[in-house]
Amino acid sequence: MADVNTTLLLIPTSGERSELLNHLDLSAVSMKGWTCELCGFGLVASAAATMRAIQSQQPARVILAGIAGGLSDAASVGSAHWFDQVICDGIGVGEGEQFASAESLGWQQWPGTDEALVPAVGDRIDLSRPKNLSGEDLPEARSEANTLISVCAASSDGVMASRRGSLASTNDHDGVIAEDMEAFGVAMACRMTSTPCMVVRGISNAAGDRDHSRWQITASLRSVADRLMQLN
Ligand SMILES: O=C(O)c1cccc(C(=O)CC[C@H]2O[C@@H](n3cnc4c(=O)[nH]cnc43)[C@H](O)[C@@H]2O)c1
Repeated sequence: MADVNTTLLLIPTSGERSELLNHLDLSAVSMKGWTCELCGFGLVASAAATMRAIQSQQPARVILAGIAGGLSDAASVGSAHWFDQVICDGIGVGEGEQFASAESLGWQQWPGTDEALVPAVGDRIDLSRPKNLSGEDLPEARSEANTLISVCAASSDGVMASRRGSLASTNDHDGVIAEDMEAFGVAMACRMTSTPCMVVRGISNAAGDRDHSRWQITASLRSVADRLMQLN
């Protein structure tokens, strides 16, 4: 029998999971009634794994946590951020400067259900905002409007990262500050099952930086753990 009240914490890889669990107060997590599962690496595995986990656990909400590449000064290496929305790059036509997204071509990635119970999805999915232990919006969540971009292949250099960072919509509060490889897939599975989805990512590296000696995975996941422990 599924426990319909749990929070399902999804983490892409076992390396991220063991590092993150090192920094979490595990007794507090267990008292909150959270369960934790891997969702795999990349958009396809994460969407499929999320759907499978939701169907078996029927959680009240899903939280995706892990590392990401920073695309702006607002996402410094070692920091962690909640995201208000996730967009995806690479589903459409062409690549690089020639890329045209599915939605810009008039295609929905998911057309929605006839009964309109599950709305259509283009290139963007809104995420749920975090609440504090009293059930109120976290102050920082109200002042930030962060967008995460989910990609099939990580940025390989600064030019690629800069193009992705400039995919923000028109106003400054809507900036694409980081890239990952799972959030859009997880959010799509959540949308299709009407499950609230929250995403927190620690910035392990500047997107496009392939020198792993500069990455700060431990510090970024410690910051993620701090964010998670503020939740109810
Ligand atoms: O070898 C490389 O140069 C390289 C560059 C970026 C990412 C990787 C990974 O194998 C990590 C992918 C993994 O972690 C998330 N992540 C972390 N940093 C980034 C990034 O800069 N761009 C996209 N994804 C990133 C991602 O969600 C995956 O789970 C290797």
